[in-house]
Amino acid sequence: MTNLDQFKQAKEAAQIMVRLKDEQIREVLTDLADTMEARTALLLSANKKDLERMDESDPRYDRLMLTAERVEGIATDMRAVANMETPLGEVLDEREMPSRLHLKKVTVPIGVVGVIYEARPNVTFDVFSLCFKSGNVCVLKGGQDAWHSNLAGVGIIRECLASHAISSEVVQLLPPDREAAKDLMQADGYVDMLIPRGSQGLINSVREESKIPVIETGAGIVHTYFDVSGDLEKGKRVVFNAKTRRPSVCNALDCLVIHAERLSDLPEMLAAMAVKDVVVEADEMSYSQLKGHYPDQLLERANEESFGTEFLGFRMAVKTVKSFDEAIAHVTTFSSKHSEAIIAEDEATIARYFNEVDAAAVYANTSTAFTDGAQFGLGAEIGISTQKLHARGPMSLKELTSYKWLIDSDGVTRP
Ligand SMILES: NC(=O)C1=CN([C@@H]2O[C@H](COP(=O)(O)OP(=O)(O)OC[C@H]3O[C@@H](n4cnc5c(N)ncnc54)[C@H](OP(=O)(O)O)[C@@H]3O)[C@@H](O)[C@H]2O)C=CC1
Ligand SMILES: N[C@@H](CCC(=O)OP(=O)(O)O)C(=O)O
Repeated sequence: MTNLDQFKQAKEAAQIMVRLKDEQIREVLTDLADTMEARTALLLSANKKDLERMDESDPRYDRLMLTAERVEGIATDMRAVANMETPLGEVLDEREMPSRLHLKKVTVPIGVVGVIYEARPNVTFDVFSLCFKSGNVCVLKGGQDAWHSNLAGVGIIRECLASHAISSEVVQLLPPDREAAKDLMQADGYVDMLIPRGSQGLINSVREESKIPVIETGAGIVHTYFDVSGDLEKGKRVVFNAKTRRPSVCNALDCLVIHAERLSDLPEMLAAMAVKDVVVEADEMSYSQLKGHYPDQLLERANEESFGTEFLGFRMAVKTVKSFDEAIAHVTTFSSKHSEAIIAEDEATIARYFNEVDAAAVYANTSTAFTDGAQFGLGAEIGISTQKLHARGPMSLKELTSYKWLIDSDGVTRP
């Protein structure tokens, strides 16, 4: 079967999706959550084949890894999506016109949603469950590094669909190669929206080549600013979590921005980082403060590459600023508009940061690791948009819908 054949199947399958009732969708997703947990061994076995092909030192290794706990987490998110209120059929507007037209604006599925995504097995299930719940067909093009995991995952999904007498054509898995990605970008007339999840290279390629409307999910170049009014204990907890919880994900901390008047607190704030062998690329003022107080082998002088870089592993930059305004200027210059945080006790300062920092998620005294659909109570996420039109930040069911106008009358004609 060619990629085009799959696109044609997907378009035809959209008609199946619009006829499904939410009760049926809930049953399928709940059953799928149970089934994937029952098939944990199969999923882990497939994932092991992928892991064996990636060096453990690769910063993307942890992201590729499935564990029984993570399978359980995926199933939990799937049940949450299953039990959410349907995003379809919501009346956004209703009006009676002088012309005696009765109009209703109601939410409907996008139709066929294509996703090009990173080597992260949970995404296969998250994308399917969100698309299925919102009445969309999904066309998946996952990372080649996760091929065995994705193949096993889609196999389980299709097995579950068949047991509910639903065509497996509502989920399409493309070959894990760049040709499939390129074909997907050209599948206008078959695929209604394309969501690329990945590096700037992917985003640029899709932006330049896609004939399909795109929602851009960009890399995360993430800052946390420790203000002169910051609480050190909160700063220690938040900065450590944002950097080390899962350093390869897009919401992980890349650069700590610290007010010069609080530099004396820097060694204590970063002490726990040394335990995780976090390499610090420090600017001149912070380097002088850390020298002798942070392991030499983990301390480097920042260079022009240090700021505006997304560090996928246990590495971060430190920038010293002499004022709040300088902090805002630095974050504004280097942010990828994904997630930004401030550690401060002064309410007015926090309010200014919330107002002046332009990002999808802006935090006060909180770890940026929370930029996640499930953490935001959205069930799961199909990606984190770093653009502003249609969708921004963690995207879930609402962002997978469009709307149509329904108009009726008693035979009214236009004069
Ligand atoms: N905001 C968000 O929701 C997300 C952000 N990210 C960010 O992206 C960073 C990089 O992740 P990474 O896994 O390296 O992403 P990559 O961009 O390397 O890979 C993501 C997917 O895109 C494909 N791809 C990459 N470049 C191209 C291209 N030029 N043309 C066509 N397809 C392409 C890959 O295929 P192949 O497997 O063949 O390389 C893969 O399927 C992450 O660290 C994270 O910061 C990642 C995911 C989600
Ligand atoms: N919301 C996700 C991060 C988004 C995402 O998938 O990005 P990435 O892990 O870089 O592929 C999480 O909190 O793990």
